[in-house]
Amino acid sequence: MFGHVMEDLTPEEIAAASQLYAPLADRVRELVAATVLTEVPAPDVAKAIQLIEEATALLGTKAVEGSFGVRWTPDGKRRTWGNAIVGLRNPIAPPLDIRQRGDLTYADVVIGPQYEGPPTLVHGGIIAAMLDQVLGDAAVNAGVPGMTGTLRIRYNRGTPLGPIRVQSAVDRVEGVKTFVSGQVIVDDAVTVEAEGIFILPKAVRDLGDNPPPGILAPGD
Ligand SMILES: CCCCCCCCCCCCCCCC(=O)SCCNC(=O)CCNC(=O)[C@H](O)C(C)(C)COP(=O)(O)OP(=O)(O)OC[C@H]1O[C@@H](n2cnc3c(N)ncnc32)[C@H](O)[C@@H]1OP(=O)(O)O
Repeated sequence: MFGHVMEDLTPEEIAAASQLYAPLADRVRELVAATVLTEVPAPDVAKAIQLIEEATALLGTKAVEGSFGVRWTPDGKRRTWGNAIVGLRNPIAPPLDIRQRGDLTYADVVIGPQYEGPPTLVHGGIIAAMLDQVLGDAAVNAGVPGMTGTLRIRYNRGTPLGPIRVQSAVDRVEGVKTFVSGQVIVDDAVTVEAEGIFILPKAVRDLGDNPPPGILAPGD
């Protein structure tokens, strides 16, 4: 399917790529936070701009065109490394390391200053994006995945920057629709609640009972 790329990689090759690119994304993530907060003198800012331009030019000498897409191997292992919320290669991603315990899907993450909305609080759009992903992953983990059709969010109180938990669980399944609820939790208090409807798209339904491995599998 469009955006799904099949790669015949061994687990060792995937591990090596992870070890190569995860630190790159981590360093750029630190760079973003440093860019928001720096108070160095103008010549140092100019020097930083020059170094960043050099790094960007170097990385651009060979690169994927368009977007990273979803890569998968014949054993059904899926990599969503470009994803804006969980992508291992994506410095925009907080990133969320989404785990599963029983029926609960959750991520514990520290939200840095680059995600500020109201002063000292996490931007509401960033919260919505994280909930979208974590609710979606609950549907995937339950074996009833889908694209977000509807996402309702209630912001009960501000969510401070810093450590938060984002969690979700499937409530029920009706045909091709999976109903999922979730919360953002800070210091044992729920700051945000969400409800989502995740729908297995018609294009995937049309593939029948045996879609190619990887299309519906959890990513990492
Ligand atoms: C490419 C492969 C992906 C495979 C799947 C695995 C994904 C693994 C993701 C992992 C985690 C992701 C986490 C981040 C998730 C995102 O960010 S997704 C990006 C944001 N969402 C989008 O871009 C979705 C855009 N919308 C669409 O593509 C289509 O409208 C949808 C939502 C897939 C539905 O299209 P459709 O399959 O043609 O729907 P249709 O046959 O008309 O209706 C089916 C049923 O759903 C209902 N329905 C339709 N639209 C809606 C709606 N918006 N709200 C509520 N109900 C609706 C219909 O009423 C109908 O209900 P029933 O009659 O069965 O009771």
